[in-house]
Amino acid sequence: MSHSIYSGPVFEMARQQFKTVADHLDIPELDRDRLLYPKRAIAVSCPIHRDDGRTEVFQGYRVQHHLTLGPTKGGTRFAPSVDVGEVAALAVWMSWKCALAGLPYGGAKGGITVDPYTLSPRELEALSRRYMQEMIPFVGPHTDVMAPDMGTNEQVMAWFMDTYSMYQGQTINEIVTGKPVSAGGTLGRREATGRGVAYLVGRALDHLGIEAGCATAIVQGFGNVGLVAALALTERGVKILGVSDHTAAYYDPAGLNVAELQRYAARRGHLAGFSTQGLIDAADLLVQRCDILVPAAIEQVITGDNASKLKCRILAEGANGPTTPEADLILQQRAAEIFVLPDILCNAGGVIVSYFEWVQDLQRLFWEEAEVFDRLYRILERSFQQVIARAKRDRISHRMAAMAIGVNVVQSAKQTRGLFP
Ligand SMILES: NC(=O)C1=CN([C@@H]2O[C@H](COP(=O)(O)OP(=O)(O)OC[C@H]3O[C@@H](n4cnc5c(N)ncnc54)[C@H](O)[C@@H]3O)[C@@H](O)[C@H]2O)C=CC1
Ligand SMILES: O=C(O)CCC(=O)C(=O)O
Repeated sequence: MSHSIYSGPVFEMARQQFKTVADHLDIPELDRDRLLYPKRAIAVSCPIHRDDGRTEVFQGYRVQHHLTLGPTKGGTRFAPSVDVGEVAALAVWMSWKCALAGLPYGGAKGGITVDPYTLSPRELEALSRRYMQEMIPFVGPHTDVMAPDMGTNEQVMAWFMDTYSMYQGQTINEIVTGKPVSAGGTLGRREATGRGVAYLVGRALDHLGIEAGCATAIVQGFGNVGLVAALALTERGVKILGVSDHTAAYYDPAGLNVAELQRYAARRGHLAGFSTQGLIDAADLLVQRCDILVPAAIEQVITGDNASKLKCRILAEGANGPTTPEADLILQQRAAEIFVLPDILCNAGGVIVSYFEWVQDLQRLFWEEAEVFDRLYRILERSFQQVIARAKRDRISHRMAAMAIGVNVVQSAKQTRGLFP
């Protein structure tokens, strides 16, 4: 495409990754734009009254990558970094992720350019409701189904669902996933991404012959994904040496008490001030020795600068896009030392259980928690086996293998339907 609205470092990263995989798969040049560029992008202005009486307008986006396999699916991010390029990259990654997991979805992502930590609860509700109100013409249970991502949570999903439902004159639970169970959500969605990360880390440990009870981990990000992953790893016997959020990073070679940190963060809303001991520079935390490193916050934290300094055995990508293509080249050279669980495999637990939530909402038939996790782990196990086998067969990295499987699924669906140029 000679000109597009999608730009910026994160979209550039998604584009470069796609080019590498398209070269590997020998996808003809003429077919590539059709696969990479999103079908639709929506930009909306969301005015709200601030608590001090001012009116402020926030910019919101939703990008729907492709509708070839079913509705689009993906989270909604409230963060200062949000722009159309970032959201588009995240939508593209959602497509490969859903395809790898065998879900009947294309990818989408949305967001608002706002620091949610600066909003009062009333302002957050007003902004969430206004965003969904603006999106009503463009989303639907069979068109595009939203979910949580960074800076949003179950409460925001409940407001989205309520706003959409009020406009339709009836309750439509299946319009978003990641809702509270009391508002039509599924058991297990809150923990799904983090527990999925821990399950796959367990499989990687098996692969490397490391006992979970002897393993150590460092987790960046202490939100839905990072905190739950840290707790689930602790349950498996892994010692957590380091954690961080946007306000502080802590490291203790003897191990941190994750439950205590969780209680503190629940009270204060952040980690800063937890202790004067164990404070470490956030960037240094990532290069401390550990068996498992879990980036579970923002994009592009494993870079050409620090990839050669990592001292972990497993890089478990809880976040979307934490590793730049420059870092990937270094990690490929270090493949015998570092086992990479690429994002579209590692953090797929969230969207898989979102799929279960959507299915349950459509059927009005709800499952026990054990059934949710049993089905989740079966899908993750299948994807894990597929990625390992494909990487071995084609002598490629785990990321390339995961992406190749996902891109193949979307490409062949487009070809079969006859929509391919
Ligand atoms: N929530 C979900 O189900 C899924 C989330 N993800 C990805 O996981 C990542 C985290 O998302 P959530 O946990 O849902 O978000 P969240 O909003 O619940 O938590 C984000 C955490 O990251 C921390 N953080 C932000 N900037 C940071 C920085 N520069 N350094 C260290 N920590 C920082 C925040 O303080 C917070 O603890 C994102 O990349 C998201 O796209 C991926 C799949 C599903
Ligand atoms: O649960 C979902 O639908 C999407 C979760 C998400 O945004 C992601 O996997 O990055």
